Amino acid sequence: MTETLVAVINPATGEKLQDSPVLDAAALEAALQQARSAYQDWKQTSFAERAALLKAVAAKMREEVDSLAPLMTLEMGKPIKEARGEVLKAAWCAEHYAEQAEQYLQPLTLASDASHSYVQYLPLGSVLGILPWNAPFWLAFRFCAPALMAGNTCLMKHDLHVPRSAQAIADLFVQVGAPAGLMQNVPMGNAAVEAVIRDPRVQAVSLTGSDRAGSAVAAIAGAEIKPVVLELGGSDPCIVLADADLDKAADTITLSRIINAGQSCIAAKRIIIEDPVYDTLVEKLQTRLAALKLGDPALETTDVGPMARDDLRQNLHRQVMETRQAGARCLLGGELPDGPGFFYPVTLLADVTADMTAAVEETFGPVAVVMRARDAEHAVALANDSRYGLAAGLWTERSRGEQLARRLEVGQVAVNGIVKTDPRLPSGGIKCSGLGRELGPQGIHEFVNAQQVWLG
Ligand SMILES: NC(=O)c1ccc[n+]([C@@H]2O[C@H](COP(=O)([O-])OP(=O)(O)OC[C@H]3O[C@@H](n4cnc5c(N)ncnc54)[C@H](O)[C@@H]3O)[C@@H](O)[C@H]2O)c1
Ligand SMILES: O=CCCC(=O)O
Repeated sequence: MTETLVAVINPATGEKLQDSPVLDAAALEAALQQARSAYQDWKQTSFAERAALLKAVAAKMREEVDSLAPLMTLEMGKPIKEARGEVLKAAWCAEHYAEQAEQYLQPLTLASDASHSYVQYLPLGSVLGILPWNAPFWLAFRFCAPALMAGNTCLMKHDLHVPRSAQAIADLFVQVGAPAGLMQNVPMGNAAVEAVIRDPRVQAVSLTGSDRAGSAVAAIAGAEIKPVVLELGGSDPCIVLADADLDKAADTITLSRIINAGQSCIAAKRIIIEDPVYDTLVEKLQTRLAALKLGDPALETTDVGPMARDDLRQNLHRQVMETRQAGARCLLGGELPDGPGFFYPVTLLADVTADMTAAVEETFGPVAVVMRARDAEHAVALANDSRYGLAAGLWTERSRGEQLARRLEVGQVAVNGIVKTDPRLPSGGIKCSGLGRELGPQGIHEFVNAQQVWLG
């Protein structure tokens, strides 16, 4: 296999850490074979046996959090306090599915002309998980924990910019004595992915990443008639109406927008404020955003680290410049800093309109984009005026929030709180934000054969 190696760069310093390794053809073939062989035994294990393994992995993660978290800080610049939280959340996901999978996959009795008819949920085989760099541990576990508990085996093609995190995830399974081939790290370039999806030993695909990658991968999976789950990008609206608690909204929106230096799929990316409270809330946001500490992600005091790569930073800056040129007001940041690393200042763009770049495209960085809505109707129209449909925030009186949620074209809505992911609740998008769901009971139902049984 001919591959161009990806250079892994410490985003806080710009220094090269290593070239990212990829499997050669023989190693990839061995991994596919091992995943298939492991499946023959794993599919016959009980829920209790699977749960014991997942719990052991979770315990190991909790024990090793201080050595695992810095891997993300080094490879993609996640502030250390967030990185630790991510490892613990990944452990929670493993524990959640260990405890709930049996109940989530209980056979379902359905009345018919049979003496007894029901649906049972059987594993499919080996599932390929294609993952991005922005939450290396969490996204890996929300893919693999339900798939493994359902009796599948996993092949993890992680982003090549986070090779140490990816290997550490696979090593956790080896360290707790998982069967060989159960959960494997299969580093490969994008060009090699097609053959793996088409391989008869792979039964399903899950991709978290951009809509461009999702479309390419889904086309191949579709051609092979293999199920696919797509967790893609978003330009999430956060609507704040005049009756909202503005201080609480400002605190929450600030946190939502700057987590992981703004590189989160479900960050509040378009902040849509009703006219009567527009100026007040913009001022509150400006005060909070200006107080954030940008700097070395290895320090406990850092709120916002660098962006993961320079090309991502340059693209964000293009979006900011185009939006300013189109008439938005830049109230904070907006200038590319000198110096080492891929830092981008916390930026606040006000008076953004629906046709401007920062409203049309996903902004994946610490840039808060504020839009003015005449009233609630206009706010809903602005929120839905996007090719994306991942999640949304709503700040207003609770029952009004529930009514408005039904009109938002997204897969998840938080009323008077932060949009977040939680192992207990399904997440996923509509429109260009994806297909299917991860997490909660819905997540584990994506990679099973819902087999109907009819008894005479
Ligand atoms: N919806 C969610 O839950 C969620 C979670 C995290 C990130 N994301 C999205 O991911 C994006 C950020 O990640 P990115 O830009 O690095 O994503 P990306 O699409 O470039 O890469 C994601 C993964 O897909 C692989 N990939 C890319 N093109 C491919 C192709 N043609 N064939 C096979 N594999 C391919 C990459 O190597 C990587 O492993 C953002 O849009 C973000 O919103 C979504
Ligand atoms: O980027 C998306 C991942 C964020 C999350 O699941 O919390």
